[in-house]
Amino acid sequence: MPLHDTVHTVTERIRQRSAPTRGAYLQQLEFHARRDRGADRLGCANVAHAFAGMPANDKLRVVVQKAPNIGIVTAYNDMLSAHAPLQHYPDLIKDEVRKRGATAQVAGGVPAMCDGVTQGTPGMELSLFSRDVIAMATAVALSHDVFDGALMLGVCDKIVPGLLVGALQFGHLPTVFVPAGPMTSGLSNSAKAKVREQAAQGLVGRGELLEAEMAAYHSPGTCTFYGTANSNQMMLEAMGLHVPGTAFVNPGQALRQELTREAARTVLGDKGASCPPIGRVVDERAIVNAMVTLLATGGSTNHLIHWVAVARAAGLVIDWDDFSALSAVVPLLARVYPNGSADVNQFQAAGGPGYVIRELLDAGLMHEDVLTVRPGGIREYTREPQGTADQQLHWADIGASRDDSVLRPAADPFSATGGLKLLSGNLGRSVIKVSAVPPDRHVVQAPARVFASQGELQQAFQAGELDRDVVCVVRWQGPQANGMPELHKLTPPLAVLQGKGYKVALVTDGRMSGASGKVPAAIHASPEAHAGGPLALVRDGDVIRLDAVAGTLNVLVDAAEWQARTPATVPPGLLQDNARGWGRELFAGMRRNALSAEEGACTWL
Ligand SMILES: O=C(O)C(=O)C[C@H](O)[C@H](O)COP(=O)(O)O
Ligand code: SF4
Repeated sequence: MPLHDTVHTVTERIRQRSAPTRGAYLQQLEFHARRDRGADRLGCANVAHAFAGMPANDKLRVVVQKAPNIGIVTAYNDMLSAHAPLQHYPDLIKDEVRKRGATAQVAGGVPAMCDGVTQGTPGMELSLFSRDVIAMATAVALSHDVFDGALMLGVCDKIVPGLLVGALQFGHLPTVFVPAGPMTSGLSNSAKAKVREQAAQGLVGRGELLEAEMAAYHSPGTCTFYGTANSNQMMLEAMGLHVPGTAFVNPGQALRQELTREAARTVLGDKGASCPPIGRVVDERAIVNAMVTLLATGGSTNHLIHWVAVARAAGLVIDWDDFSALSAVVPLLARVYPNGSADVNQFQAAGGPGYVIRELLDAGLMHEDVLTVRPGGIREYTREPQGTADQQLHWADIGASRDDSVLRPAADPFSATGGLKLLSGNLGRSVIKVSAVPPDRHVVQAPARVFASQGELQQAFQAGELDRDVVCVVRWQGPQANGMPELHKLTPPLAVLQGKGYKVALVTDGRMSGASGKVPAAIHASPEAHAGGPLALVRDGDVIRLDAVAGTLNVLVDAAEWQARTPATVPPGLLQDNARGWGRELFAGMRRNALSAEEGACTWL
């Protein structure tokens, strides 16, 4: 099938608008690629320091025999269930590269925040910026500059975008991403959400709620909702930066170990062709392929921020108009919580990323002429890995969907368009994920109730002040105000109100979690209120119309009056409080430098 016109048009306009920055990026890549290898180029003292900690045989290989040396960047910690399995991956990798006469070193570690632990707490105000801390930590690790390739160990929300931004600063290196896979299914996400809503109404106590939460999040591996972490995995498959089909194989089994070893073999290029440098793999076609799979699976709205930053790190400039144009032609092929009741294990069982990529390629909605870390190109990513008794990895074709309540063909999708919509109007530009919102809630018009924090909204809910049609505006939540936290704790109270039959919506310059979804939410409003954005002009009682069908978000106030309004000021002390404690003092510079959400909230440009 020829490439869809819109996919071609969007890709071409990205290529053209990015020409200056992409050109400069590739120039730098070529400069680094032309140099001698690290052990031959650096001074003797540098080389001695670099390999002093290595076992003697490895030292001999890398210094004398000029064997390839792989840098491992790991996001292992025990806090993220998704990252706990990464602890011993470096040992597996070193063992595998040694078998191939090469060496590997842990170049460095990067921090990783669990948004599930910090959700609704002050720590969440460090979350978005932790992405750029991870990018900087990745650069610190790889700046030792003695590597011939890199392996990135990480899975979750900001960690993969941060690792990508950091790795792309060393675009001359072949680089493969290594996940650990999802935990097995426990209490379903829908059942968990129901207990939360009961708790929000005081119908169950802390004991029952804790029991439900721990039955949902119960063991090592990524959480099983299709949020930002699992959207990362889908997008890495779509960009060909994984071993094909590795994304959703559960941890703790032989196949997972073998896939980790295969990542080491892949970055060494012993698959019959050398592994291309990441800066060449990640071009405008790869970025668009990732955007397309995000839209086709109803992925996380956080990627409307993170992938802008990832693209920018490769010299590519994308924006929300690009996402919106693609969303208008990319069908919704997957129903995975919060966009359905299935979890990511059921998504994998139905056909997984390989099914999605094959359907989109065959429909002409993804670029086929792309580089991947595998010589077979993107078609290798339409298959799924099979472990065998002899530990030889084989991949199998994926036929029809094995569960059409979870995965559907492009010829018969869940909906003809992707799950994301751009909203514009007199409240600025914002985005909404409609794939998880009931159709009768795609248009909401109601009086506004304005809040300066999610805590204020929760108090109003508990006081019964929101039992009516209402558009809740939560402002002062943008990157420059308080680090743009996720406001996912608002999902249960707003879902309770919606469940009572009220027409409710959320409008905010903050973010939601990739696990949010059933309540219509216009998020990432740019410019943010703290930077002079129009949310600062909204008053209690103003009628707001959120129309996800027309793609508009407006306050229905007389234009002359709207123009004459003076912006509200931040409640005294609010942002001072937000700048103190939990290390938030250390992020003041990032808050000052952060670009808008639509510019990826980048803090380094
Ligand atoms: O996917 C994302 O963007 C997320 O940030 C998911 C967060 O980790 C949630 O906080 C975990 O989901 P809950 O257990 O509902 O709080
Ligand atoms: S998916 Fe989210 S909640 Fe789960 S481990 Fe990763 S960061 Fe934590």
